[in-house]
Amino acid sequence: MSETTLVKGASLYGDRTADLLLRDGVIAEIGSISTPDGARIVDADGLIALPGLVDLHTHLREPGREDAETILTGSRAAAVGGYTAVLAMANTSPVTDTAEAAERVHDLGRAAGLVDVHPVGAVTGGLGGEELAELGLMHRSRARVSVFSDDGRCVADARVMRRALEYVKAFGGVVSQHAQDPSLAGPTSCCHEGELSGRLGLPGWPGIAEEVVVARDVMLARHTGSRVHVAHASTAGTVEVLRWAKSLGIEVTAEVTPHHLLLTTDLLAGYDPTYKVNPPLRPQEDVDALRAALADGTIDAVATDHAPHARHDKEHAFVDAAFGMLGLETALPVVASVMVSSGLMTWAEVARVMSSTPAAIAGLGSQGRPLEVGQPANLVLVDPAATLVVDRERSVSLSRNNPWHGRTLGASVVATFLRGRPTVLGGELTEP
Ligand SMILES: NC(=O)N[C@@H](CC(=O)O)C(=O)O
Repeated sequence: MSETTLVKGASLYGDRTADLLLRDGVIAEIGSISTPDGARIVDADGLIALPGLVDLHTHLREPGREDAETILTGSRAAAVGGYTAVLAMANTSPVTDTAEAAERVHDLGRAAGLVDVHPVGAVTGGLGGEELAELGLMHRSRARVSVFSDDGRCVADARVMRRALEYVKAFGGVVSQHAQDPSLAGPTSCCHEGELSGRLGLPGWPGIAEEVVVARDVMLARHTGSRVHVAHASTAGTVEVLRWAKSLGIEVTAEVTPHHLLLTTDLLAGYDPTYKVNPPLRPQEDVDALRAALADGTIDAVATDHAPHARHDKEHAFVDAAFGMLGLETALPVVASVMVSSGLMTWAEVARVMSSTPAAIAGLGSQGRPLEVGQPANLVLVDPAATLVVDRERSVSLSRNNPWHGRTLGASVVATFLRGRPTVLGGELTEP
């Protein structure tokens, strides 16, 4: 059934104001438009229209940990956050390391129908770090996997990383690396290594453990002529390596999470496991470098690393609690607060780092498209003047490990459209 919606008076990218007619899944008209018969009207006075957001880094937990999140509940969280596509990480149980596993995630995403769910394929079988997974078969499957990652673990072996880069080059894929040298930051390392980790008695996770892997990987990307993507960049040193590699024309892209743009390591002083995340929260100097790098394009994208965890995995002594925090529902408000309100970025630049560039990195042809006539009607309406006090109990995610609980953030997502169909209106899901 064809749906027609007239979005009245939206400010496109925070700039000129126009009506948008969404029909048959595309933006059919932009301008001053009189209401067609039977059309739904969405009053967008004072709202900003951006292309639907694209998240390069989401953990949806299905299959295996449906007590923390499912593809359906994670899709709901994504839609509420203004997303129209997410990349679902491979560290599920079983791991997404075969064509069948990738197709299952893809099909469950389709069935949920709220965002496009694109499975990320594992680089190595079982995330074991040794044997390459079925990269080509996953790419040729119905799921069309183009992004590969062992996220949660680093592809630490340089030979394996080299082979993976060579392999994905053949079909234009990309390897997204969780950069953590295991000999410098092991599985128990859980706090930025520095004065605070010493005082708290927590095992340190030094920035250099990330930087040495990023430096190695950009050299491997140069050597192979292939594409590497740096997941959740967290240090000023990583920014320096990226800047240098890009100046040489090496094919490297990078993402930063909303939490690494705003939260700092001193939050760990209370041992609250909500703030335990991998890579760890860093000092203010790193946060400042990440903000500047996002603003100047050295870091290409914002990705949530939405990492839901059940209470019984998170509510433990700090060293024993699971790594990860929720991100999908709050990413845009955080970026608005940190980058837009401060004057570091315009809304058009937010669209670049949260929609068009991530879509391009992942090779998603129909997402992240500009708001133009004939383009797929994937878009989000944002109220830039809203302030929102985050309440973890109001989340549509199954989990509650929300580091923003009680904080006031600027801007809120009012509506999300996936191929012209509203998934969110008035800030609420259209389907319960
Ligand atoms: N980013 C996180 O803190 N957690 C991730 C994986 C990881 O440990 O990187 C998760 O899957 O929970």
